[in-house]
Amino acid sequence: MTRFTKMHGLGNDFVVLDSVRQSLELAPAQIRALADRHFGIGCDQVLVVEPPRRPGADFFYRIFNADGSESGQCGNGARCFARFVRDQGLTDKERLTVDTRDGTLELAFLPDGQVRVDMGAPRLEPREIPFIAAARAGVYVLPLATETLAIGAVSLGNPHAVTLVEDVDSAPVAELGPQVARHPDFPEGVNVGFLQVLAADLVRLRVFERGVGETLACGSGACAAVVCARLWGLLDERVQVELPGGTLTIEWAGGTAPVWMTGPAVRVFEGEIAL
Ligand SMILES: N[C@H](CCC[C@H](N)C(=O)O)C(=O)O
Repeated sequence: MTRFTKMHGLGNDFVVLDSVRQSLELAPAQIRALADRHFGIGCDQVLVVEPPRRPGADFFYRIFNADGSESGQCGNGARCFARFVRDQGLTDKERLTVDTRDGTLELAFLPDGQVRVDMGAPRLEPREIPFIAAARAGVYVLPLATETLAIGAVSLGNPHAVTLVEDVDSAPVAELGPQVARHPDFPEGVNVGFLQVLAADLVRLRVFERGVGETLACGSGACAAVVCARLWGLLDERVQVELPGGTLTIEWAGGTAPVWMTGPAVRVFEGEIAL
């Protein structure tokens, strides 16, 4: 039997596995089985915590979407990873350095129990996202089946497309999310953010996530939305991002500065399962 911890960051939920004390290698079918909300435990992503792969890092952590695909970044997952390694006694450090497949994160525990994460600098060159575009631009026009969509495109270690809407509650997330997420101009797929700007320091966001569908929150999506909207001249450096599952604080000074994300990480229950 394999122990697991069920966690969430603003309702974006995870099954977290310890591959430090036991070596785990899960096939996509096993990920899908764990993530299944009827026949398994149920989650948006499975997080696998591993020993570091280089000096200077405390851990390595892998992120698998519910469809079994692997991602290079998960913001809400990073906060839950930090809570997990502390709760499991895998570290007693106040600040952590963790590598993922596509980046390095610095995490700090705040006195109020939240976790603050240096998500690294945004990557805006199309080839880094990856996104097939003639040149880097602030706004791209993406051809869809029956319309074109104005988007921003950015990577936080995973690909994001962001589009502005008048009202997130009536945004066509279910209709356009899948079309954009699997668009041929995003060769590795893309997470799709629908952003409503309420003020220069306050936005609302819904995200259709690559490999999952719409989630209650997306940490890297919140970072991507703030980066795009700041580049459009709409936002201040520090922004409250209201997602269906709750609010994150995102800070970005611009340019090559890192994006900072602050929010909660909650442990729901622990259990054992036969993998
Ligand atoms: N679906 C994402 C991974 C999880 C990101 C999200 N849960 C977050 O909090 O950043 C992707 O395939 O890139």
